[in-house]
Amino acid sequence: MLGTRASPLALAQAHATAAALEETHGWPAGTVSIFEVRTTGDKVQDRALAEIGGKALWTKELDIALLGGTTRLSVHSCKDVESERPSELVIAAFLPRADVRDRLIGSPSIEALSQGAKVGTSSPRRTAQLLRMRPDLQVSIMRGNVATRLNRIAEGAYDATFLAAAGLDRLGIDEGCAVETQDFLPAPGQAAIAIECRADDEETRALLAAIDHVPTHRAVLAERAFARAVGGSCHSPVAALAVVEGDERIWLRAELLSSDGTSHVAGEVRAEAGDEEAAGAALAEELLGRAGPDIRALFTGS
Ligand SMILES: NCc1[nH]cc(CCC(=O)O)c1CC(=O)O
Repeated sequence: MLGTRASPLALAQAHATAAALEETHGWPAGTVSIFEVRTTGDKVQDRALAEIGGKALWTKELDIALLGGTTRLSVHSCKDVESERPSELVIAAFLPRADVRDRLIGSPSIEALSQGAKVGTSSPRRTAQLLRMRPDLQVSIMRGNVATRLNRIAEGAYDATFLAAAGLDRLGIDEGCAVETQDFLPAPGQAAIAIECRADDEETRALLAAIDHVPTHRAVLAERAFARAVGGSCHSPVAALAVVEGDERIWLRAELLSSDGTSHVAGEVRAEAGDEEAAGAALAEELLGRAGPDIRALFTGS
C-alpha cells in the first residue's frame, strides 16, 4: 500500500508512482493500492505554514502510517519534504523530474505587473525573489491547493501569484507564464517526486531502486544537502537547483535572501558523481560565509 496526501496533485503523483511500479515489475494495474492521508497542512488552510510549525505538517501523518506498517511507501512532492528526515526512513527513488520553473499567473511577466500590484504567495522564497526585483509590489499570504489559488486570481482577490509549473502540468492546467531560473531559482526539490520507504525494508527498497531516475536523484541530493547545511526554517528564503550536465557532472546553483529581498547571496558549484552531497554542503558554507548578518540571522548553518 502506498501512502499519499489527498489533494488532486498528490493523487496524480501517487497514481504516476503506482503506474511506474506496475509497469516496471509487470504487475497488473491496481496491484499498488492507494491510501489517502489527511495531513495537518491539509487541515489548516488559513495561515502561513511557517506560523503553524513548518514542513513536517505535510509528512507527519504519512510517516506514522509508514513507520506503523499501514503503508510500505509514501509519495511526496519533494519540495515539501523537510531536509532532515527520521533516520528510520529513506527516500529510495525519484520519478523523472518535471519542469522546474515557477509560473506567474495573472500577468505575462513580472515587469508587466502594475506599480503596487497585489501578489499572493506564502512562500518566503518567492516573496523575497519578487521583492528583490520589484520592491514596490504588495505581497500577502495565499494558501490552498492549486485550484483554489487559480480561483483566487480569477476572482480578482490578487493580481498575480506563482505556482510551480510541475504541479500545473501534472494536473493538465495550461496557465501562466514560466519565469526563467536565472531570475527565479526554484525551491530545493521542486518538480521532483520523492518516494520514501522504511530504511530496513530491503524488499521495498529493491522494488523502488528499479524505478529510480538517477539524474533526478543526484540533482536532488545536492539541493537537499545544501538546504540541510544552511539550516534555516520554513521562514528562510532559500533556492537551489542542480542539473546533470552532458559529462555527467552536476551543476548546482543556489541562493539565500533576506525576507524582503534587499540582501542576496548566490553561488554555484560543479561536482562529480558521488560528490553531490559534499558539494551541496560546501556551497552552503561558502554562501553563509559571504552572507550579511540579515541573511545569516535567518539560517543556522550545519
Ligand atoms: N508548496 C506546495 C507545492 N508542493 C509542490 C508543488 C508543485 C509541484 C512540485 O514542485 O513538485 C506545490 C505547489 C506550488 O508550489 O505551486
